[in-house]
Amino acid sequence: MASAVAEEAAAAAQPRAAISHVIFDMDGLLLDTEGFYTEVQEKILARYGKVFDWSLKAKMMGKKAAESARIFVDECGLDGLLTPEQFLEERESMLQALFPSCTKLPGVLRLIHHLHANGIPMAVATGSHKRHFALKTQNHQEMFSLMHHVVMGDDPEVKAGKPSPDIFLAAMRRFEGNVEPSKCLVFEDAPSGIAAARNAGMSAVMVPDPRLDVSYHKGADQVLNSLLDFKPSEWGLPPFKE
Ligand SMILES: O=P(O)(O)OC[C@@H](O)CO
Ligand SMILES: [Mg+2]
Repeated sequence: MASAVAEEAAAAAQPRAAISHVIFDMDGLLLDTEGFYTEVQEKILARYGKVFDWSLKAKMMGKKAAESARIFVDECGLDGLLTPEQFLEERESMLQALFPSCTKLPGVLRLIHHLHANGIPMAVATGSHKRHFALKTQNHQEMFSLMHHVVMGDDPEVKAGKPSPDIFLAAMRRFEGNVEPSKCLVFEDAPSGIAAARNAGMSAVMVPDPRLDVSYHKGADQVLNSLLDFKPSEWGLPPFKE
C-alpha cells in the first residue's frame, strides 16, 4: 500500500487543476448552521401537518433567503396559507436566537490556516445577507480575518443567487490582479452552490451533509466526507506538512 507521502507526491505530479485562489461557501461548509434552518423549517411545516425532507432541503440550501422562501411555499403547497414573506418573518426570531451558537465544521481551521500560511488568497461567498452573516460570525472573527474579502447574498453585484455564477464571479473579481475562473477552487456543501461554481467556470469540491442523496453530488469535481480529507496537492496547492 502506498504511503501517505507517496500518495501526496503522486497527486502533486499530476494535479487536477493549477489552483491559485480559493473561495469558500459559509453555511454548512465553514459553519454548522444548516441544521438550524432545518430545525426551524421542520417546526413551521409541522404546523401544517407536513414533513420537511431532504429533497426539499436540497432545493433550498445555499440560496438567497427570498429565493428559498419561495421554494418552501411552492414545494409544500402552502400557497394561500403562508406567503414567502410570512415564512421569512416566522423563522427570523428562531434563527436569530440560534445563529450565534454555531460552531466551525471539522477541518476548517486547519485548512484555512494552512492556505493562509502559504499565501493562498481566500474569500467567502455566502448566500447569507449582512445581518445573518454578523450573527453567525460573531464568535468566529479570527477565521474570517484571514479572508481577503467576503461577498454576501445582498451584495449589489449578486443579481441572482446560486446556482447563478454571480456570487463566485464577484468574489473572483475582488482578488488582487487578474484571476481566471480556472484558477479558482470553490468549496461548497449545497447542490445549488456546486452548480454556481461550475457555471462560473471554476473547479468545485463538495462536502455534503451525509443525509443528502448521492444524486445531488453530480457536478462536483470531488466529493469529500469532511475538509479533513482534502489533499491540497491534488489541486496544485502546497501540501500539509505533517
Ligand atoms: O451560501 P451559503 O453560505 O451556504 O448560505 C446560504 C444560507 O443562507 C442558507 O442555506
Ligand atoms: Mg452552504
